[in-house]
Amino acid sequence: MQQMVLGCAKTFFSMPVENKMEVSTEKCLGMSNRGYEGLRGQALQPGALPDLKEGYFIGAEVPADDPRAGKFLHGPNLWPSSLDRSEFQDPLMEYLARLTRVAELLLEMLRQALPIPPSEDTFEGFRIKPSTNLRLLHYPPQKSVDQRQLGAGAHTDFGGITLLLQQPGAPGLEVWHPQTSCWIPVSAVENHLVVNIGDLLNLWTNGHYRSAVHRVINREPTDRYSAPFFNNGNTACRFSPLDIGPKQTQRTVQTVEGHILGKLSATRNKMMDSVVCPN
Ligand SMILES: O=C(O)CCC(=O)C(=O)O
Ligand SMILES: [Fe+2]
Repeated sequence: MQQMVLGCAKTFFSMPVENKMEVSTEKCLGMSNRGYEGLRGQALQPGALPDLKEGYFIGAEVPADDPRAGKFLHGPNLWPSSLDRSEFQDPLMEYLARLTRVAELLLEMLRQALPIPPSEDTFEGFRIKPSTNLRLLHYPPQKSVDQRQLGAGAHTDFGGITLLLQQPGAPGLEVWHPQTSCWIPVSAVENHLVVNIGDLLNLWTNGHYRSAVHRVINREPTDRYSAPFFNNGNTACRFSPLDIGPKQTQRTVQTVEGHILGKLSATRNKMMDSVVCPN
């Protein structure tokens, strides 16, 4: 299945630009955050140049006539008309559904592994109808030697849990090791997923689970493809730090939507121009 997903990424990004623009994020409904974002469409690291990557986003299918359609992270997906449904749309939706279950299982394991495991319903509001997002990414070979140019600038993921599929044998992902102040390469191993904690879970567990800073630079002469899956949880869910972990607890309550929107807005012009963060 993983190879099929990466195959879909390669197929998608190899299409002529007109076919990719047919599903541009500019055409997505309201704030649904779906479709194609061109090269340099995002700048994940403040002060760096826009990321040398292009992306294509899908999420749970929310039909246009559903009252939630067009609301933040909800809406119909944009599928390229030139790609066969059985070879593109169906496998990607199946993969999204499977990873949604894996992320849910991991969240329950993480809850049980907390020092004082909070009650079983702690993450209930987060788990019901979660907003999930699968991104296909393409990093062309990077020729620039400008230090400010990266494939994906240094960042932490915004949401709950990220499950990242990398193209085997295509390096480029690095994770920051604060103790030694070093970037450590993360191997791209066949049929393995990288599990990342996002800022939301970091905040919620009061720093017990940390969101790691990571970045991508494709220094190889070949294209690199990857597919991160993000489990952001139910956007209406309210959360505040649990009374555990190393940090002094600040009981600020916020919504998943407010948290993610605030993070996303900082990296994207479109969202920044059109949205006022509710929190
Ligand atoms: O492409 C990768 O390996 C990582 C992508 C990533 O960190 C992200 O999209 O948040
Ligand atoms: Fe990331």
